[in-house]
Amino acid sequence: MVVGVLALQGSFNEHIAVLKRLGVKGVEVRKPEQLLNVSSLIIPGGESTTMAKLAELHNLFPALREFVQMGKPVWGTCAGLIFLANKATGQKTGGQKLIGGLDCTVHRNFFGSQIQSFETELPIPQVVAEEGGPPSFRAVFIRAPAILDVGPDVEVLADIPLSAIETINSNPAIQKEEDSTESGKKVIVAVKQGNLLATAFHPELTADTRWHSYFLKMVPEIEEGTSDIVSTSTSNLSFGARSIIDFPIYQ
Ligand SMILES: NC(=O)CC[C@H](N)C(=O)O
Repeated sequence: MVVGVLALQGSFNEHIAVLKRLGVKGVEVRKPEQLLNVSSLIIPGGESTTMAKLAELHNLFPALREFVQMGKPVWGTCAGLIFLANKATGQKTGGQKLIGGLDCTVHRNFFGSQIQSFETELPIPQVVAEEGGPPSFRAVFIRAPAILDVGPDVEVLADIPLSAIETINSNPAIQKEEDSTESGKKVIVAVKQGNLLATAFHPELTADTRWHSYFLKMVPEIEEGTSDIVSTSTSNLSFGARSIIDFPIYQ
């Protein structure tokens, strides 16, 4: 079995490259029938409105929803998180279609516009408990969403104190949202709910493969066949020579 990566738009190549480094085959998924050949799915970051329009065009929504409901492992990163959420706020006029399944409300552009993108050291205790490595993860937030509230079955894997964001990202919109976040002074940026994993940031753009290894452990076929997967947690490598501005501008 191979891992499918939704390849309509966004950073699907980067996800496939990380899977390859871990010895796992990632295949591009663009058509409903291709979901029959994969055991799990990664929905990359990009632009969720565009992704939704393309998914509609390719008649992917029924198959994607069925895939989620069948309990197959699905990981949404950034726009992929928005896609998986039951409810999204801050959408473009007319809204956008979501796959749903993840019991949460997500704010589409919580951290502001493209220029308010940032990197931060994010504590990830549950992932460290499974994967080892440094206590934090160099998380890349590109015009990122955040989770405003979660249902009872959702496990929070990472959050950020709003005070910390204010110092790295002086976006007045964040102050306004503070009152409406149930988590008080923190905002949620990574969650797990059964077969679903979601991160508001982009692990596929860093050298630290712990999130990919963590996800692969949710895929039974892969866990049985590749017990030798070793995550590399050289989080300082982050972008290497690249930086956020080298990546495409998402509208
Ligand atoms: N880097 C990203 O995936 C950005 C997602 C973007 N906020 C959206 O609405 O789709």
